[in-house]
Amino acid sequence: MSESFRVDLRGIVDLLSHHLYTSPQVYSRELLQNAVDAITAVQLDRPEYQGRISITSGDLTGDGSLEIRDNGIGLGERQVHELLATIGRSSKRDELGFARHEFIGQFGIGLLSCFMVSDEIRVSTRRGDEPTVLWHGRSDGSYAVELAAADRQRAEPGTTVTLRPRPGTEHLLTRAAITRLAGHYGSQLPFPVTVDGTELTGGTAPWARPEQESAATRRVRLERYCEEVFGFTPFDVIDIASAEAGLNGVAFVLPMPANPAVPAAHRVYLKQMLLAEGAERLLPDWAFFVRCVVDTTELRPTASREALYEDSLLAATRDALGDRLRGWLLRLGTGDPARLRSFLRVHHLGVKAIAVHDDEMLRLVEEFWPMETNVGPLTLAEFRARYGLLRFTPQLDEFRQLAPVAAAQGLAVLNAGYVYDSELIDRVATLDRELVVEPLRAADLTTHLERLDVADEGSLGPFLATADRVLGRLGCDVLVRSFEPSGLPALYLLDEDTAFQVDVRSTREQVDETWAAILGSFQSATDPRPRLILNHRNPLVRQVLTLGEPELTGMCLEGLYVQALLLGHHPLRPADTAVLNQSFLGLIGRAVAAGGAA
Ligand SMILES: Nc1ncnc2c1ncn2[C@@H]1O[C@H](COP(=O)(O)OP(=O)(O)OP(=O)(O)O)[C@@H](O)[C@H]1O
Repeated sequence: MSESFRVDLRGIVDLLSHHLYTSPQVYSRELLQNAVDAITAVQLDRPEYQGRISITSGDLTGDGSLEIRDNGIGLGERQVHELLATIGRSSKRDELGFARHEFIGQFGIGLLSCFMVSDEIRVSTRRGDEPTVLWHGRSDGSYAVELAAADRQRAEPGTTVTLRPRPGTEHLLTRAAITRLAGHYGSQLPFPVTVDGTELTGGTAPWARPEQESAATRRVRLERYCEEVFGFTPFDVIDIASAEAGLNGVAFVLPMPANPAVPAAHRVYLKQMLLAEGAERLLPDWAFFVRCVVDTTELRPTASREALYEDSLLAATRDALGDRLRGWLLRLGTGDPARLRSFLRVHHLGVKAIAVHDDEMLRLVEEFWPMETNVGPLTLAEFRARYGLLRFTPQLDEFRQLAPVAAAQGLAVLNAGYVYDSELIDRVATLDRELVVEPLRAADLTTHLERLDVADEGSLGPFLATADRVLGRLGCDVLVRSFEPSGLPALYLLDEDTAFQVDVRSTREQVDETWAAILGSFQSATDPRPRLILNHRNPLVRQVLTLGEPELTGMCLEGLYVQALLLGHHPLRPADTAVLNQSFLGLIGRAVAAGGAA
């Protein structure tokens, strides 16, 4: 024997109100959408048909109940039984059960949202010339249907839904509340919507382009809209469209940096009714520098209506809208480079993120984005034109360390330590095989530093012995070279590999045997050490080299070592801090003693 499921309506309404809808206020959206769909159903056969939705608020009805009346297609008696009383049954699907794109609704549950504010829903409806049908549904799951008596026959086809507020929800059905809610969801509808006789519709939609409106007036209108709705004055306003999604809209470019980690939320209208204020995934992830308002006829909402359904059409729309934004950027590059530069100052991260896999964007960045170099800000294109190659440091710390010395050697170097910069340089090189790309590492720089002549080198024996003893304890090698700027006494060179090995070594000393053994497998056999390069051209260093007194020489070396660490923004280990104190106090002691003696 087969039986039918029974449905506990209270349970379903509870489920919807707690898990699907964000607030009981959405009852107004669902009622408006049903009225809009009913009018659309008439317009499918009679496109010129003038729709109308009139709402009577709880203030005017006198008993607090709210009425929403439309002149849409209405329902006959049989349809009332079938559609209003069957949860999940909708007239808006085709024979195969697919949502028909003309309508907003599709799931057959929207009307139930009214049970969040009312224990009973009354519907009076008339289809064509059929008699008016009255339906009365209650939240306990019971309903009644009757044909209306002669004095309650509707004068024209259409539907009126009446809700009587449940105690505690009266405030959602007042004139003030329904004016705000119906205005929020329905103010852009293409036919009149009134509350207690006052029309809420009639303004120009943001995506509209009235023929008589000049470009300048439209721009002012859209800027004002953006200020009101999104809270900022846009850097630029871009029209966006996708024929496939029946989408028209406007993208507003943020005048301030946006957090790329926070998904951009857009205002989406579906057939001119507000669907969601925080719709995500409408644009590609990289387009975090715009906020959009769009109207679409083809994209589908999720059952909650607060988001767009992720399908192949949404994916294609995302690509199409992304192309529009790229086009805008490219046009800015050719038509208004100064403006593109000011855009990049704010949004370079977003654009660089695209450039990593988009050649045209890469060209824009190459040509217009000034990167940090040790000879002042230069674009990649300028750097290349001037020096014939791209020489860069991949790490910010390395750049800080090497930039001044490299500049004094006549070596220009780009700082590629910021997000995406190294990847962009790699890509430029992949696209142009002729281009020489040269990472500058700490170790490379020593080859650019001049060796001393044999006589000078020979006289340094005793000094180097002291230096090895003093700085060897700190795990650092000492070299003497001659380089510019002569004002720089010493340079501490630590490249990435050496830094890693130094880290592994010091961690091994602090952990137990098991971990020490694991870390040991990362340690290289050659045991590279950082180097302190003393500058033979520096007058003070020359004096230190010939001091001849090991204790004073040691203190000077320690002082120079710590100063070089600080200049290169290297962290000080406890041993370094101890050396700083020791040399500093020692040298003061020496100076004071010398002063006293004089
Ligand atoms: N104002 C109206 N005029 C005519 N028919 C209506 C009206 N309101 C509801 N209906 C009928 O009742 C059915 C159920 O409405 P309901 O709002 O529950 O679901 P839906 O609009 O079909 O889908 P969704 O759950 O996505 O909103 C509709 O498919 C429609 O046939």
